[in-house]
Amino acid sequence: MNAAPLSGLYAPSLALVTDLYQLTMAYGYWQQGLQDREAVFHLYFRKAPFQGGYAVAAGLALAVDWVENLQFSDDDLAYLGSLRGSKGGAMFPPEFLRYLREMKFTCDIDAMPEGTVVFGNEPIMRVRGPLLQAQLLETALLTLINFQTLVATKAARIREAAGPTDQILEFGLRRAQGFDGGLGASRAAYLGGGDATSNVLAGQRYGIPVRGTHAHSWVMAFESEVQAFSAYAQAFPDDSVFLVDTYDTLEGVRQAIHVARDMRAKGHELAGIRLDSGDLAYLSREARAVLDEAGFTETRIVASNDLEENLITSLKQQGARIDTWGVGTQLVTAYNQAALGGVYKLAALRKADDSGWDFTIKLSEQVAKTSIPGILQVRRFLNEHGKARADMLYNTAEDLPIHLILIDPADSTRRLPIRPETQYRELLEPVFRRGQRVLDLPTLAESRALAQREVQALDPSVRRFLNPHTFPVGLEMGLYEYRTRLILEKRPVRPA
Ligand SMILES: Nc1ncnc2c1ncn2[C@@H]1O[C@H](COP(=O)(O)OP(=O)(O)OP(=O)(O)O)[C@@H](O)[C@H]1O
Ligand SMILES: O=P(O)(O)OC[C@H]1O[C@H](OP(=O)(O)OP(=O)(O)O)[C@H](O)[C@@H]1O
Ligand SMILES: O=C(O)c1cccnc1
Repeated sequence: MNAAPLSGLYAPSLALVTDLYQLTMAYGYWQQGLQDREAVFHLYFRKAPFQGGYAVAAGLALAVDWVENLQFSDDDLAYLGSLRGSKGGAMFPPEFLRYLREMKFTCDIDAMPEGTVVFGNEPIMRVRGPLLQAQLLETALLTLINFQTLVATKAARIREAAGPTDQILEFGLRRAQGFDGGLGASRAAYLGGGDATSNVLAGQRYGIPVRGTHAHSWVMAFESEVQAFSAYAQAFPDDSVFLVDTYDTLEGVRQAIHVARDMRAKGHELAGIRLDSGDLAYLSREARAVLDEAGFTETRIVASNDLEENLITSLKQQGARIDTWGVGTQLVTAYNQAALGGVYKLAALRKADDSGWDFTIKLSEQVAKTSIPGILQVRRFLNEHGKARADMLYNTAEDLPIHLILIDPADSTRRLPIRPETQYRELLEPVFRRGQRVLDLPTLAESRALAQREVQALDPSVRRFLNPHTFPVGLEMGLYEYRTRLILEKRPVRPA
């Protein structure tokens, strides 16, 4: 299947997909002459979603498309010019709007490739460039990366439950958060491990295989199940999956077999049946037995009905004979976690006299929520089998010692020394340099394959759903010490 070209998804520009405060800050920076001060922001989440042990990074290709098309149109500027403050004055003066019109994107962006396994506090993306521009990217980057990463992670978990060979069909469009939510979810669901979608626009736009069965209405539109199934087989003799639960599931299976025999006499095979209600473990076992006994051993059993990873795991434990999982609502809405809490934090600012960097920090009552200063990179150390062993966050603006020690930012007594010969790879890759794209984006299918390799390479203890093991992510000792000093420096000390 050819992937449709992604470019142009957000053309003409969607520059106004932003929060007003990005534009008010941009105006303020411009007024203060700070617009070109070099800044570094990191985009990261703090805790993996679904109480899981990992996330699958996704959304970069959409972010690239949005950034490449970023331009304020005449209509955008006219609208911004029409905005009024509470005293009725223009919110943005014409000179600033002219500045926005002529602004050329010149940032550097580094990011984890889509499909990379990522853990809490690790930058998925790093933006470096003029303060005003880097600030203006915040909302759209978060919108795109948060949702894509959330749904890709949900899909990876569903893949984990279904196992490597079962088929996963994403059926969620009708239950999605609007058209764009549905479209984005179909993309992320495929990237994270789905096999196909029922969403035809996602098929056209992203080259995702489209698949499906038929609805109850089809059966109800005929006088009997046999008539309904026969008619469907006439339309799609080699691609029929009959929904058998409209009246009585096991009776429906028998009717499906009746029609399948006729099909076979004409040289066609029934592709599958679908179960959509009742006890899916029991019904699938019974259906399998009846189909096998009738000689339809290759006919697949599709199940749907509010499925998600825990239910799929349970059904497998109950000996369900389901080989294709139709998953809708729970996948596209990431049902048990409404959003990934990814944030975009300023981490470095060039000194006013250009003599170096000021590294910046956002304090929090909880150390875990305190941001990490520096111009960060994530180094993934590998064991002798090439599997991820531990990740290190470090400041690329400082030299690294030969003997590296990782410190758990949540518990500084937990330390992991790294042997100098340990293999590693750097997770953030250059995507833009001075506003020009320097990376050829992989196809969606390639990102999907990467996601599967990455998740498979994780230890099962990190992948499990219940109380997963925490993958070690540490700060390089120098960075840890610098951050601690900065916290102490910035935190007000009040005597008791
Ligand atoms: N063997 C099973 N073990 C655990 N959960 C199951 C099992 N079989 C089905 N389920 C799940 O139980 C939930 C309820 O299914 P059930 O068919 O009883 O209700 P329903 O969705 O209201 O049915 P209907 O569509 O007929 O109204 C669904 O999420 C379904 O996937
Ligand atoms: O359960 P989900 O994971 O959200 O999967 C999508 C659901 O959408 C359909 O139901 P619906 O009742 O809308 O239509 P139908 O007549 O095709 O069953 C389908 O039968 C699934 O149950
Ligand atoms: O093709 C299907 O079976 C399908 C499509 C959307 C929603 N539920 C089922």
